[in-house]
Amino acid sequence: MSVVKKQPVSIVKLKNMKENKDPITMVTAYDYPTAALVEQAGVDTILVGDSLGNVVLGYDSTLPVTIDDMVYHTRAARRGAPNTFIVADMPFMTYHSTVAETLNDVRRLMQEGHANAVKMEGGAEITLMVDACVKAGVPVLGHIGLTPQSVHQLGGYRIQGKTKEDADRLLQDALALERAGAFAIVLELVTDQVAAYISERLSIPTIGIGAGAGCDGQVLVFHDIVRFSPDYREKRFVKTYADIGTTIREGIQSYVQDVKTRAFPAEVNSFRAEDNVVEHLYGPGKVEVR
Ligand SMILES: Nc1nc(=O)c2c([nH]1)NC[C@@H]1CN(c3ccc(C(=O)N[C@@H](CCC(=O)O)C(=O)O)cc3)CN21
Ligand SMILES: CC(C)C(=O)C(=O)O
Ligand SMILES: [Mg+2]
Repeated sequence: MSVVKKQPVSIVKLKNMKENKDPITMVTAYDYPTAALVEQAGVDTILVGDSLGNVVLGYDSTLPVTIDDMVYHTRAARRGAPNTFIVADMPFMTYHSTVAETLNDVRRLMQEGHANAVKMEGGAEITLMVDACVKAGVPVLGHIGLTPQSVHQLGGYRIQGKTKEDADRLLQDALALERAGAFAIVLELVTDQVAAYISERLSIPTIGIGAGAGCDGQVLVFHDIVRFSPDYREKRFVKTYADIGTTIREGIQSYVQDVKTRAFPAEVNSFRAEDNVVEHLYGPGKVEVR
């Protein structure tokens, strides 16, 4: 497969893609090599998700992830993907006190992390913060449905939008985010019918994860796509395209075995001094055993 070179998308291009029914691709990346490979693969947008708490830092939820973590990983991802539109997640509780505090963390993701946009979880209740960011010139990606930062309130990672009441609330939240100026909205673990209907009702794109084919784009976690995990658990909404976890484990096992059996390093991996050095070091008569 060849490397795809392209111009980075803008929020204007993303809206055109919705109008042209050209599906938007988004993949998470958290560091230099993952972002570089994702850019080389030709994705439209990168998300530096707070899912890095789970897949990179080993926490059991996204709640412990800090703004410092997000800035650090966004900077690294940017070094790998200089030509891709990068969205950075605002972490847990960083957009719920004052507008000033929210804007300062948004500033750090843009100015220190070099993100192009930020993402916030929530609907109508966070539109004050969305509006403030948009007024400051920062594109905001909304995120409704399963919002993992509210896992303890939701009582688990459950499908959203099964009932009429849920469907109405999700639509109202989506419309409120659109009115507040969000450039697109992630729909996470939302039933197909509700996600498709919301996508039709909005003029801004929806980007689905576990929300069916009716969304204007799709996002998945890098580590899920390539099974880069020590204990990969199947998730219904994920399709895996490679098994990097197994490849890494087997590769490292072979290295360990080669070192133990002295098969590595071989002569091709080693460096020789001049021929007279051995006699010089050991004294006359020493024969080098090779
Ligand atoms: N590796 C990874 N992938 C993700 O997509 C992801 C994270 N981590 N961490 C942050 C959130 C949490 N997410 C999750 C976590 C678990 C399920 C899950 O267990 N889903 C089941 C059951 C859903 C249901 O039936 O209600 C599934 O089989 O899809 C879904 C989304 C999505 N995000
Ligand atoms: C799953 C996506 C939408 C996300 O928020 C993340 O990766 O943190
Ligand atoms: Mg997230």
